[in-house]
Amino acid sequence: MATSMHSVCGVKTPFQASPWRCSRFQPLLQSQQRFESSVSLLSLPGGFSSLKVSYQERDIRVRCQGGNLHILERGQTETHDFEESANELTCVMKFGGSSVASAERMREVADLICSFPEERPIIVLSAMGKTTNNLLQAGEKAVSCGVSNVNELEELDIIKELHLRTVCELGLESSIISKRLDELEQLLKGIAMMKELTLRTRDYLVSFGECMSTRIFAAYLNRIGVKARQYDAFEIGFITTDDFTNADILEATYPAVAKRLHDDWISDPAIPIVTGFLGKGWRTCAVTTFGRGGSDLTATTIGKALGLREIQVWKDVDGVLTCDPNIYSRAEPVPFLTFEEAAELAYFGAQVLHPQSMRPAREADIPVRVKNSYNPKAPGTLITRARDMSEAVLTSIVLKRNVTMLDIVSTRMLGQFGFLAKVFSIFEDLGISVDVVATSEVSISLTLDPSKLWSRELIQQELDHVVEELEKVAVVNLLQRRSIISLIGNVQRSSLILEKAFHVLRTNGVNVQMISQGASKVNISLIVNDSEAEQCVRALHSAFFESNLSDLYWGSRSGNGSVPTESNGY
Ligand SMILES: Nc1ncnc2c1ncn2[C@@H]1O[C@H](COP(=O)(O)OP(=O)(O)O)[C@@H](O)[C@H]1O
Ligand SMILES: N[C@@H](CC(=O)OP(=O)(O)O)C(=O)O
Repeated sequence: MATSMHSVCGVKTPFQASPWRCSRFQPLLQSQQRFESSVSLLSLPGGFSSLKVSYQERDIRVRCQGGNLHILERGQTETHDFEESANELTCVMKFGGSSVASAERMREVADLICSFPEERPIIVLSAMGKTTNNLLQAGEKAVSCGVSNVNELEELDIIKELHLRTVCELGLESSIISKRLDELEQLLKGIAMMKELTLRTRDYLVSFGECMSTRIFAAYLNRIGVKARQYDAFEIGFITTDDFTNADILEATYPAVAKRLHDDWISDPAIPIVTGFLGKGWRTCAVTTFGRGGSDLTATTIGKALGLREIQVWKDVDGVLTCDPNIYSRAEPVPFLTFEEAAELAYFGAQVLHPQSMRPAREADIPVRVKNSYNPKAPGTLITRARDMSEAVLTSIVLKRNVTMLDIVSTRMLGQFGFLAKVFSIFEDLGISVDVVATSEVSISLTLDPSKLWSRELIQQELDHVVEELEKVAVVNLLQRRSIISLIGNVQRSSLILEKAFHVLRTNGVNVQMISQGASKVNISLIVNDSEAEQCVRALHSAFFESNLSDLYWGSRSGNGSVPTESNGY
């Protein structure tokens, strides 16, 4: 690409002196301007994470992100610095339930936001503390408690008391949430009357948590002189599938959310405070949720929509840790992760990140920082597209409990084709998601995704049905109460990881029932009994993260004498 100097946002940037045309997002262009040589790209709403433009009849992809303009052509990326407009929103900061669990925590989070004066953030909030759990429990109880007993439900009391106390302690008017609390009580009475809690009603019920926390927090920021504006995500373009309790975000969300947040910001700047976890079903127009922990996904979606410089998720731990601290308290923060590692870790059960949350960040190549709102000075974990893997062995150990495993052995002879296809078509027909798989020509061992089972409430009856179908082509052994231990790390060193892992498991008398090395190259999964799983994680953690990795090379000690130099698991 020839380079001549042209002005983008008043900053000299090397560009071709020819018209640039936007072929996508046209409806969003302000005053339908074209990409002339001097057109201000930043005058586009929202600093899109990805724009496709035509230049001299060729399609060229341009991406505005943070202070950089990326030009992507024929697989090459050129980056040109230009000044970020003082008008742009810069980052998204998501605060989870533990970060906003009380008035005191809300004050601290407000101080934290104000301690970054250089940022113009969008704030995403979860429900306060354990509110989502309390709402769900209240809903379950309402099904059978009778309409007249609804206002005595313990969980409803806890929710009311927490929110009204918080409002009072922050010096706010209770009117900002009283309408929501009344509606909540009405809804619970409706559930009691109908004696059922559908998935759709469940989503509407839990939405009260985020709707109240964001209203309280926005009102508090305004009270202390920080201009803020509350948004219900389902009103500003978060469009999803109608899979209640487990909805997927649709593409239309990105331009819609970018336009709404950007336009409001430009016409009347105020920190946007957005409900996490919630969307709107595209057919039903009803409130949907992205599954537990879904506010992380709200944050990364906003990050992608607006092409922000950084996505921050603020938790109650010092970042992503080497294992679940509830299983082993000596877990340590992992300083760097790739999107792929983080996605795998989340998918295989690390509660710290929502399983789908890495997708938008990876697609838009926006760094995600996991930080501790209780300890903001801790560096946290930085998640990016690539990292230096030269020293990396094991990054983190993840445990997924209560998994169902199936051993399926073909009743037909070796060499007959179609067995795998037949087995997987049965799962497809029954709409059941498969998790870890190990195969040979005549047998398959696999686990069924427990989160999908949970959301679809796959019960014993349905499992029996799966087995019945599979038994038409195979001998089937159903094994329940199993755990998947996922070793997330550098699978280029799988022999080393496996050697060490199996040594640890053998010394602990644990028999591995299935093993699978993911195509992703960052994950090795081992299936063990539930009853042995936590002990295994602790032993593996000690071996990989608390001892010198050169101890791993038993062979080299007694054999060739070359001891590798890695000093820790990262
Ligand atoms: N590998 C891990 N790294 C960090 N935290 C983990 C890990 N596995 C499980 N956790 C749990 O995840 C919690 C943080 O996730 P979550 O509760 O969803 O945060 P928030 O509600 O603040 O968004 C931690 O308190 C920790 O108990
Ligand atoms: N409040 C929802 C959504 C969420 O993301 O929460 P948290 O950020 O506290 O995990 C939940 O509890 O699932």
